[in-house]
Amino acid sequence: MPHAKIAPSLLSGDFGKLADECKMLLEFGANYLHMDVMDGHFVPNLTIGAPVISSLRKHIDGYIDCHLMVTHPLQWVDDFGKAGANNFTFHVESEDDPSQVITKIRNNYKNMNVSMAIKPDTPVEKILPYVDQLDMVLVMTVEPGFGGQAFLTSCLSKVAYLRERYPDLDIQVDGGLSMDTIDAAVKAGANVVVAGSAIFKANSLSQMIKALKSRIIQGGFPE
Ligand SMILES: O=C(CO)[C@H](O)[C@H](O)COP(=O)(O)O
Ligand SMILES: [Fe+2]
Repeated sequence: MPHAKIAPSLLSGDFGKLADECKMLLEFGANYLHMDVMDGHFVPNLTIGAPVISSLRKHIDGYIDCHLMVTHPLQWVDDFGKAGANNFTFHVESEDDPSQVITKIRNNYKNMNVSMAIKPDTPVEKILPYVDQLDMVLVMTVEPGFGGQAFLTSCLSKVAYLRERYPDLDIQVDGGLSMDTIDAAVKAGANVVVAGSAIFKANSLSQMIKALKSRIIQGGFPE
């Protein structure tokens, strides 16, 4: 049975205080630190790259979950593997051969998990040939590129489809998750929840992390 995990997205945080915020989130019960990597090409926004992960690694013991919204993920495997990323999620819509990305990570970076993400308009069938080789599937519930967007309920049919066929798979949802939308996502089968603006805009980050996590547990996924 997959476990309940909460993954705050640092995209909504203050990059000037990145390490301090990561330490605080881990103390508050965050399971993963979700880092959104954007190349200004796959999505119309530019964020951080492997040098920032490498710097963060020196200060943080926690699980660094990298979500790469990049056109050529294969080109970045070595940099993220060497930087100490714990997970490398790349998009099925990227221009590289997914099998090559997966193989490169499995052969060279035993300590880095490999996961695939799927955008809202992409049919779930696109990801099926790879699911058995992955540590996690990320079903995007907004168009990738920016935090703070409205949750797209229509994406949950993909979560339900995957959960029915893969009861043990870690299924992550990302985009627009909050106390208003999390129950539907968990009911569909998501056990790993990314939340950026919902956590960073909360009066108490600690209480929001606990509240979101308790909803995943209430939905049937053990802690
Ligand atoms: O991948 C992302 C955007 O492409 C972010 O992880 C996501 O949008 C989180 O932010 P929020 O919870 O505010 O929607
Ligand atoms: Fe993300």
